[in-house]
Amino acid sequence: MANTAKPCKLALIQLAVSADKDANLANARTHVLEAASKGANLIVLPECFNSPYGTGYFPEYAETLADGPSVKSLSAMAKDAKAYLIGGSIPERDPTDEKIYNTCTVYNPEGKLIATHRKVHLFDIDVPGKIRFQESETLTAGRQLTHVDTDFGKIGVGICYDIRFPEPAMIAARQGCFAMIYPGAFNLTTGPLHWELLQRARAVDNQMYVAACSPARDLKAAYHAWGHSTIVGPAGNVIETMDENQGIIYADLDLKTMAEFRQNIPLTTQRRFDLYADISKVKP
Ligand SMILES: NC(=O)CCC(=O)C(=O)O
Repeated sequence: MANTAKPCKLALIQLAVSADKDANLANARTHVLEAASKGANLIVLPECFNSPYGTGYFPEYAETLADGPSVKSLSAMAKDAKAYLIGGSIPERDPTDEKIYNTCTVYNPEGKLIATHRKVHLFDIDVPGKIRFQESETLTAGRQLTHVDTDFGKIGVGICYDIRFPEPAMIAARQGCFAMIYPGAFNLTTGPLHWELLQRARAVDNQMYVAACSPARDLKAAYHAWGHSTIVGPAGNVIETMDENQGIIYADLDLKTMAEFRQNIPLTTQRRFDLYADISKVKP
């Protein structure tokens, strides 16, 4: 794990998202610059921040990374903020096969696009009488895990439903990431049940920082986001959280304390992979 001297101030922007893409980009910009003015140098936007969240909207709002307005705008925001920007996610159209992905783009403080993560676990659930959502109706799943090198150290990126799967976070931690960042949009059924629990679980299992950044709740929208963007520390402790409204939360991520904590309770070196090396071969 990189133990850097450069302090990392994380900001999660819980953005109010509308059906107007230009307005969403402008709102994101205002908040990114506000976070930077408060000293944040790692700034995160929510899942699907430039479009309403819904399978019917994805094809309509999808854009290519090469020449879409969102990438241009996010790159300028990162550059003007002089901060790393984990640009939430956007519906991305791949011009080679016309498939659509739920994609997070990441920028360095010079505004260069340094990583993309296409959501690898699509949100396909059916809880009778509560919520049915099938991202796979219009989206395709990504095919790789994403780790990003920054001046602070390495960071793993997932998107929302990806957090339910412990393996990517464990792989990220074992490969030296100090944080997992999840732009996400849980809902009023699964949010109260699992949103915070999953973040704390990923954090305590891997003794790493975990942050999840949601859109603000809009009860007039088709999908009601849970909100409650949250930052969790390597001991599984909630450092900062919020309600369902638009706003920003901040935390200083302290890698020295994290390293000490990992030394005190050395889970990584105590793992018994001789007993559970390849769980994919265990029949459910
Ligand atoms: N956007 C999502 O992936 C939602 C995931 C979710 O709500 C869950 O319960 O998981």
